Amino acid sequence: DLFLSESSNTESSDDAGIQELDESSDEDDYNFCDTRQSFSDSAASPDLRMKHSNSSNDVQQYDHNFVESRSGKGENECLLLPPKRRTKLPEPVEKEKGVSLWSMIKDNVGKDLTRVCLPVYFNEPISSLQKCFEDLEYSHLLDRAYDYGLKGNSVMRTLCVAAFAVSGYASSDGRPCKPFNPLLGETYEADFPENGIRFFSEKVSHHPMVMACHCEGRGWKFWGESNVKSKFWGQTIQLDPVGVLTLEFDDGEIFKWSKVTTTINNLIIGRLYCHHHGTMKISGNRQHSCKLTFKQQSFLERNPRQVQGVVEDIGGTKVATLRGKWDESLYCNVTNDGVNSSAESTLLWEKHEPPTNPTRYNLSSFAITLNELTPNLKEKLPPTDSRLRPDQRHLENGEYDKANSEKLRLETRQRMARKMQDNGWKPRWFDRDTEDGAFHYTGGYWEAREQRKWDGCRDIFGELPDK
Ligand SMILES: CC(C)CCC[C@@H](C)[C@H]1CC[C@H]2[C@@H]3CC=C4C[C@@H](O)CC[C@]4(C)[C@H]3CC[C@]12C
Repeated sequence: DLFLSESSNTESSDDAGIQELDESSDEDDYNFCDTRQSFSDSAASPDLRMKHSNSSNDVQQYDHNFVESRSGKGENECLLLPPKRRTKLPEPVEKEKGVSLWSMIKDNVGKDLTRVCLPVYFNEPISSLQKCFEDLEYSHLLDRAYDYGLKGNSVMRTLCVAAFAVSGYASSDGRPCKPFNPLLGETYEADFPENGIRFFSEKVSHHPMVMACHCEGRGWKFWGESNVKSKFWGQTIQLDPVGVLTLEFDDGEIFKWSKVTTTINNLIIGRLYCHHHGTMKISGNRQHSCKLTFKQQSFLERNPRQVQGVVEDIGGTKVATLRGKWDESLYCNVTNDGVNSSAESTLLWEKHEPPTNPTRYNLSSFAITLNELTPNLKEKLPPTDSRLRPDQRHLENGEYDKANSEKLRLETRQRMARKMQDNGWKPRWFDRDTEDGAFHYTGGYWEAREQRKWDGCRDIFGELPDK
């Protein structure tokens, strides 16, 4: 019985890996009080157009909608209502059916994971471009880092940056499905004024598969590319990320790092899980740098998923330590900042609570919002946005047969991508820097969106031109 999830599952082999959907929770309400944020400093999002949609899908538009708060000192504080985002995926239209993963991959051992075509059943309704944005769920750590730096606390700034670099892994826990491999030229935008950030990504190369992204926040910019070298060896897949992530604060401080190795285990039998291991060097251009170690998981490890780190100054003196788990929380100890040298640990970061209705994809509450398409948003998107990809949309709706046939159609179409690349195809929004070889955002996306002028954006999800 070579089904994907044999352990800890009570399902029959027919529908192995499928969890009963929790329909008990109808609670769809966003608690505005907790998420309300002061937007006095809204540099990150010049167009503060707020969307407000509820489950019945009617959309209201709020332009510069400020709500006055009369609590407190009698002063009227300016607060902005965040867009109301969905809290669960749509109910699936069809019943899911189980498929043996092993029957799909047995002929591909030793090959590149990205070249293996799997039926849509193994996909989650998120593209890899959207998955890049999942790394920014805890972007408030970068806002904090910026503030600490301004106040001259460079140690705490570095610790917050390190916590951010680890926090991106939190959502990879218990996710058994593969994100959609975007088409060449596919893009994804995420305008999250409630988090003070605006993100954009594009698939810039098909062979090798490379995605570039760019994010602007309050006091910082973050960019990089995601490109993994993968090999699978039957029971496990090893992913080695290539490429550098860069974080630049508005005051000129820059941090650079690369991601660690990820291993996906139990592909054939057992419960699928991944772990992250190796060393991550977060190097700064000013006083401090940080070295993080994601512990190698051993068979006998009682305390898995541990991360440890040290912050060093330019002379190599250890000034702070950090420890915790990438799927839970991180604590720091500042050992020598010249002012205090307390032995007490301070909480730096903690993972958000999981949603009440996780479904078999096990998306985080943040991830659930990423593929939402409101009529208001649809009007503004370029034809290349992941939200418009038909097979992914069908999967999200639980229309598996339609999803599969659309996926096949798009994959056939995608086989021309290599030819396109050889014929000099260039990404629309990123450019390869001749000096460092990295992709840089050339700008203009949000400006084009403002005018709905999508020149040079092809309808990549449509029919083949010659058919
Ligand atoms: C064969 C199928 C059904 C197995 C499912 C594989 C899932 C668990 C795999 C497929 C692609 C993988 C992702 C590919 C790339 C990255 C970037 C890396 O820096 C962190 C891990 C991360 C985010 C991986 C997490 C695990 C992942 C989502």
